Amino acid sequence: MAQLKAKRILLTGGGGMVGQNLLEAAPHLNIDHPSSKTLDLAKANDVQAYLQDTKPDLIIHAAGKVGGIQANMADPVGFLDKNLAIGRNLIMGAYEARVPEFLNLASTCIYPRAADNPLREDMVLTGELEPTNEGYAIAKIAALRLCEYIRRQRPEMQYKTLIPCNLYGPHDNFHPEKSHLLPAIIRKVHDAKQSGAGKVEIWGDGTARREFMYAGDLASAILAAAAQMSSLPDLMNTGLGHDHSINDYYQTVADVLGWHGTFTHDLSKPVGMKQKLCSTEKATAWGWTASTSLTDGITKTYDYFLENHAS
Ligand SMILES: NC(=O)c1ccc[n+]([C@@H]2O[C@H](COP(=O)([O-])OP(=O)(O)OC[C@H]3O[C@@H](n4cnc5c(N)ncnc54)[C@H](OP(=O)(O)O)[C@@H]3O)[C@@H](O)[C@H]2O)c1
Ligand SMILES: C[C@@H]1O[C@H](OP(=O)(O)OP(=O)(O)OC[C@H]2O[C@@H](n3cnc4c(=O)[nH]c(N)nc43)[C@H](O)[C@@H]2O)[C@@H](O)[C@H](O)[C@@H]1O
Repeated sequence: MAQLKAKRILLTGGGGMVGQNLLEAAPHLNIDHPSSKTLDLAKANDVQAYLQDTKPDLIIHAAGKVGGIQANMADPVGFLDKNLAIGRNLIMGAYEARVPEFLNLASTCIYPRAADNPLREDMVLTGELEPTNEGYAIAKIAALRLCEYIRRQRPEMQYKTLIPCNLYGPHDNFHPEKSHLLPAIIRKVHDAKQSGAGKVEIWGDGTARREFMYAGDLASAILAAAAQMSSLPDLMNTGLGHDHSINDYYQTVADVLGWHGTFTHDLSKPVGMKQKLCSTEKATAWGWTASTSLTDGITKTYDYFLENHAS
């Protein structure tokens, strides 16, 4: 960690869930984290000027247009356009300003929808993408490939990508139309508990499987990577290595929140990929594993929800 203290670090997306969990995990580091009002990454000229002016040693890129399955289906144009612009502007701006290190964040949604699980880093672009988040996935793939091309043309530039599985935790987005699965469950079960409702609705038949990792664990992976960029693989999954069914996630949240109702299934709702479990082989070999259990993570997230979102 001592090496990190000496680095001038630019964090994008510092106001978001990943960014906030990272800043809380590293209060002693010199991290510049401009909001989108200070630095709109969609504006290439502003990005170039900012990077030429501040000359960071390392960029941690956690900004993006992010949302769950419903948000992605509602606005594929926005998810492709915004994430493509943000990724291209920042990576090319860093490259032209000769920023030596760049830690990019992708997502397990970049993997082919029918690929064998667990998903390995060499499976990228080997098959059709999941239609519900194709736009977002294309933007993420373009960014990670741009980092890989820069590595090939200038091997001294450490431009590398972590591929996180689904995430949840404090500072998540709990908006019913935009949120990912776990914050949606927390809100729905909390509301049922408050109102005395005996039923909560699950989208789909609940047999799809997801791998949700606590955002604080991703923060630890990012800090480990930032401290040893040269040894980090160019592409590395960061996940748990195990998953749960949608139904199991609902039951676990009900147990943690102490709600004893029953579940109904709305089969008209979208379900997305049947499974997207990532391989943790590379990360384990490199020396990182996640540590937060699902019940501990849900408990901490619910505490945050009660303090910041509960009506
Ligand atoms: N959440 C997940 O399940 C998940 C899973 C895998 C990978 N990831 C990746 O992890 C990263 C962070 O995700 P998150 O969940 O933390 O997202 P989030 O909570 O929605 O935060 C996104 C951040 O991006 C910033 N941003 C958006 N547009 C911007 C722009 N034009 N200029 C500057 N900043 C902009 C926002 O800044 P302002 O608030 O200042 O507007 C916000 O702080 C993303 O790259 C995402 O793809 C997330
Ligand atoms: C990591 C993220 O994964 C995202 O895919 P994805 O896991 O399907 O997105 P999520 O919205 O986190 O999970 C969706 C899964 O949970 C089920 N589900 C059940 N009840 C609910 C609910 O109330 N709300 C929500 N949101 N889902 C629900 C849904 O049918 C689907 O199988 C991508 O769209 C993003 O771009 C990103 O890549």
